[in-house]
Amino acid sequence: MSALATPDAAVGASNGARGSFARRLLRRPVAIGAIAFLALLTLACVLAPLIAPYDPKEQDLAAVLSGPTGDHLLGTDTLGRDVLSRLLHGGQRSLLSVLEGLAVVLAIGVPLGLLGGYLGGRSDRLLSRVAELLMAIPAIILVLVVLAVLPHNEDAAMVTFGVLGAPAVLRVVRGATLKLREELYVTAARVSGLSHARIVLRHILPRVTGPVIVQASIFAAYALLFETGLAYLGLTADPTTPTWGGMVAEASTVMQQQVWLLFPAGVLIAVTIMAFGLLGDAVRDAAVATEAPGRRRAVAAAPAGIGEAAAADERPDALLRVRGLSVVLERGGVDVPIVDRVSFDVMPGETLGLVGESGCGKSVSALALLRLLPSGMRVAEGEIGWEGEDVRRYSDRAFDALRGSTFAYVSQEPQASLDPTFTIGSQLVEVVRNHEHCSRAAAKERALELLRLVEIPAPERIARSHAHELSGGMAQRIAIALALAGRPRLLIADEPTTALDVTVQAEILALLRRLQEETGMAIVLITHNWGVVADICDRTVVMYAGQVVERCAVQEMFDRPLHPYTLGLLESHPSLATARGALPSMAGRVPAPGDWPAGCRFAPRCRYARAECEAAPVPVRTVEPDRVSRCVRVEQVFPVAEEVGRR
Ligand SMILES: Nc1ncnc2c1ncn2[C@@H]1O[C@H](COP(=O)(O)OP(=O)(O)OP(=O)(O)O)[C@@H](O)[C@H]1O
Repeated sequence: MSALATPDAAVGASNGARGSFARRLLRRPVAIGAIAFLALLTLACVLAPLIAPYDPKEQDLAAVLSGPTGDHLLGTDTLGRDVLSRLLHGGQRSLLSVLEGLAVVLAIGVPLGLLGGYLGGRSDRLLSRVAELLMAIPAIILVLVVLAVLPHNEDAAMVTFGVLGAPAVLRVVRGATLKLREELYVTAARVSGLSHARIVLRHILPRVTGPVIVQASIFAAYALLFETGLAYLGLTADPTTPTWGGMVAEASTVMQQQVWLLFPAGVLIAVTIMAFGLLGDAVRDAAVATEAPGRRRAVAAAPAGIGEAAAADERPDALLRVRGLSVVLERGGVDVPIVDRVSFDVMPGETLGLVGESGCGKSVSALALLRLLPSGMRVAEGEIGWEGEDVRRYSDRAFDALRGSTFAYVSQEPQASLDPTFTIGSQLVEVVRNHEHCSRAAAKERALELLRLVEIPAPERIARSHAHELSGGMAQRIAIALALAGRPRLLIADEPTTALDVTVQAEILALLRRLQEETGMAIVLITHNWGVVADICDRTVVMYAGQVVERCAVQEMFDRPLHPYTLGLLESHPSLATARGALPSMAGRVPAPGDWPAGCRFAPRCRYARAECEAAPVPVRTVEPDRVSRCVRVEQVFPVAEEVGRR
């Protein structure tokens, strides 16, 4: 049963995007064989009272141990009872026991696995510890204790076996859920304001059905083996009641006289166990073939550093006011700083660009604003003010109500942020209904209106398609339409054009600009691209190694950068490359969290660095009205900055 080794491979089994999982499963002869065999067996056992040729307890002492004959197709046993009839009747109890065990395993393992994987943190750790504890208990010992207290009570034995089997399912479901909850479409669903229960039921549960079926078939095989073992030992039924295990036990006592008697029950048990195993394998294989596209957010390692105070370029009417926001990653009991006292304001209708190289903390800052930090990360300190209120004080429930309706989010991977299982129309309708509590017909109308708003041609046709049928630009428009469904006042867009070609980039930027003019929403735009900053942003926050190093109006920054890092970024941008020389690039790389230098974090890469830069942490300074820089030598850097500005 190779399924046992890799149940995770079945995650995504129900993704509809690349053809139906069921269709793929039924294209496999092994799957058809296993399903047909198990279905026929179940039917035959259920109908045993009607189709069995004899009463299973009817004895014919004149025809004991007869072997197969015309009257007794599978022969008779030591008391002349018909083996076929006993197999059919005995199967009822065996299959019922498997069902009982399965019901318990699934009822405990699936919800708790979903809960642990989705919630993470303390609840997850607690559930994992309990699961480990249960897995350490030897099933046979506990079941024997139960049978000692409740003699011959097979129901109690199988329920106990199910409870002890549940942790295996719990762990598989938890593992699959942990991965799925990092998928962008789950993040997108949360940002759209969908409730946790709805996200789990609609966007996660359908995808864990693959691993669950694999685990269930493995468990069924073990449960049957276990049940027949108990019956073989005579622990679960009185000797006259037909059971498969009891039949094997009886056959083993007369092996010398009639070896045939071992075969009917023995072969049936073996084939049934094999059918469960093959079904699990086929489900896993079909799921792997079905798995829909969907990239996961890259996760990177991060060790420790320091924090320090933010300067104030206060803007009293700010819509969003972030002050001293710090995010840490808990690793091995130690809090590693990832974002270090970041501060900025966003005015109504303004577009703020968060700029910096990869790994500077832009996305983590944005996710912290949305309370969507990856597991292990948390906001350690700081204020997130929305229209004068500190939303960090909001309960999760109150904050959930803001997401989607007040804050919306668009990621750089639009395709991954759309659920591959559902049509575009159904996803839009779901989000619209969640916000507007309207009828399905009204939500459909609004969904089409949103598609028109983001300039989707043939909205009715696109509403019927799935994410994988869309181009990157089209998918990004849909992601924006989803974000707009709750009429947000702030849109956080994380590199919304990175994955798109230049023409489509320009179209998406034009769309964002138009939507902003029409709706008046503010935008926080995360980008590496100075062209995008110049095109759409009003102000810029430049980040380096978790800190803000410069904050100012866009035009001022292009004209006169006031931090050597900003200067370096501008100099290494392709549009500033001279015709003669190769593209200048900044030497070195962003230090990982934990490797942050004690003084200026940019100093090791800075051509203007002096001993004073590395002596102590550098605070941000207000260097001009409405302008801050984190450089102790800013006055010396000025003239160079002016030269770059004039180029
Ligand atoms: N899930 C995670 N677990 C651990 N570390 C993470 C995780 N996500 C991000 N980090 C780390 O946090 C730091 C900041 O990452 P972040 O994604 O915010 O950078 P960024 O400036 O947005 O870069 P990019 O443009 O590549 O997204 C990086 O060092 C990154 O390795």
